[in-house]
Amino acid sequence: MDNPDGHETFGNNADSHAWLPFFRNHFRINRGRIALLALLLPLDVARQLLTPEILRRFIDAATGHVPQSAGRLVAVYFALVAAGLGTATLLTNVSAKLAWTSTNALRDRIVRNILHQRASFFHDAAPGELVDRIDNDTTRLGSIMSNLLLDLAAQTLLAVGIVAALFHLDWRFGALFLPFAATMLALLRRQAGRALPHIEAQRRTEARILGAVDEWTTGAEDLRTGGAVTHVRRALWDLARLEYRTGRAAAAAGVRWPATVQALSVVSILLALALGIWLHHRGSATVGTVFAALSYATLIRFPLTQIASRIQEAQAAVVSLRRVRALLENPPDHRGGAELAGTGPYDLVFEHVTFAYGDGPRVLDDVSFRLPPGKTLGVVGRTGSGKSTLIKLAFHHVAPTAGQIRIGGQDLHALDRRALRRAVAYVPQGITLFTGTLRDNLTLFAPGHDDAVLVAALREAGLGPLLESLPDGLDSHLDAGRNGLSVGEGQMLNLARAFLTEPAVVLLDEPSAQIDPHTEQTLREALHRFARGRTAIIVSHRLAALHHVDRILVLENGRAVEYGEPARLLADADSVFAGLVAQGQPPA
Ligand SMILES: Nc1ncnc2c1ncn2[C@@H]1O[C@H](COP(=O)(O)OP(=O)(O)OP(=O)(O)O)[C@@H](O)[C@H]1O
Repeated sequence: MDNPDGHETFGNNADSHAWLPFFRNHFRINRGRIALLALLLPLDVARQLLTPEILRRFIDAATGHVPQSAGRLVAVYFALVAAGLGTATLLTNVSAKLAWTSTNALRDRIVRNILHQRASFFHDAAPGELVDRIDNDTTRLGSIMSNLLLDLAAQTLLAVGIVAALFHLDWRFGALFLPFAATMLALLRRQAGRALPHIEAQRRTEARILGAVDEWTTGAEDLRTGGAVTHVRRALWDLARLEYRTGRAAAAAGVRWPATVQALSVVSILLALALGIWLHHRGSATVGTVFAALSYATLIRFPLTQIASRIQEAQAAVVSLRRVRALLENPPDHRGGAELAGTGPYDLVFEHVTFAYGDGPRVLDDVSFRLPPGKTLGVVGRTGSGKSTLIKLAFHHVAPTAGQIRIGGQDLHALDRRALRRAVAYVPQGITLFTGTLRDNLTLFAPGHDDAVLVAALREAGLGPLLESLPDGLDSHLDAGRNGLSVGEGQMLNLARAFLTEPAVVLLDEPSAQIDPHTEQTLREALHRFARGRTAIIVSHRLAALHHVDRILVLENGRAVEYGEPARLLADADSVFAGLVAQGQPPA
């Protein structure tokens, strides 16, 4: 469908095709309910078309124009009203169930796809946008799929039926209304798509508000203590104003068509009345016929406005469709790649690895080293020198901009992601707690772990005292929010998660930064035991944490300035590492 703004509309080819997979899936999972709707809707259309005809016969019987039993007609009329109530209830229930099923099926697909995205995907997605897509967009699509096609078909049938009934009453009524309906449809084609850019702008603003509210509630305490409440309120007002402006533009663009239909409909009713009176005076139409013609003239507005609003909903849903489609088409993290050969230990090779976040500056610049199998590498360097990024690259959390990373001789990028996750354990600086028990948070909801093994992992990670203090032990409930664990306990739980797995490669990012010196000492021994026989990288500002490492990598502004055995680096008094040790610890 052409559109003056050059935007795609519900009717154009690109988006029509885009709808197909959604509708196919919708029809597949809702076959029975759709068949029921396909049966009920034409019955309801027939009922609506019959009602003015019954009233016509009743009036003509009552005014003596046609000899017929008025009592029987009244009975038929009430039967139609009752049938109308029954079908309306059934239609509402079936449609609601359809929308619910389709929305949830779509939501499930999106959540599955999102959970398999690369980390860079989450960096790129605007805050709030994902929530908006999972929640609002799927609801819109589910609702549109549940009633769009059938309702459009039913309303078109009703509009055609009304024009046919008018022809049946008197060809002159039909001749009057046919151009009216045609004009309406022509206007409908012109208007479709006009509201689309405004609706898109409105959705973007809504997503921004969701993102901002999420950010503010998460950082409420910092904002309050930092005295930023006024700033937040001002920002909220700015966003609210923007939402009002975009919403108003979308509403204004969307209201034009129904308003035009209403206005034309009033004109057509007046014309039908004038034609009816004229025909009656000439003796060509009974009072009942004039009444029926007026009823149909009033009724035709309903299917036309319904068609208009359905098309408008479809337009709004085109925006949702594009966003959901973009999400579903975003390829998931690499699957089906090569399996990791053997069981390890593996060597880990960085070969001329360069990395930048998006269009930003280089965070790692031409970094090369080979960590032999079963050895532990300690990474040191100033804040912001790229240590955590190096760990993320080794986990394939982010991919190198240039260069290659190999594990056991295999390109990390070509490996099946699940195989990689099984072989490599990554312990990040912070922990994400999920609403659930301590057991859930330790096993990440994986069933089948023996309690004794879980308790041993917690004890090994230094969480024995915490476990003993919790009334329900492993079944104690932890909150995803701030009532979970202390930052240090979170770090220890992170380690316990890693201890539970049997990875060939271990990547530890500041594993003990938030832990008191006494506990850290115990933990260091546990980490040493854990890393034995595995290939490991430990990032730490504390030299003590790097006591047992076999190799040291010194990063400066993203460049590997030193790499080698600690003893060899220390032997060179001019080495950066020797300087750090002389200072007591790597610079923070
Ligand atoms: N998600 C990100 N998006 C954009 N830039 C980032 C991102 N994460 C880190 N950076 C930038 O990359 C650079 C290196 O960060 P990285 O976290 O790797 O340093 P680091 O050496 O581990 O620092 P620290 O010692 O503070 O943990 C920093 O300048 C940082 O601003």
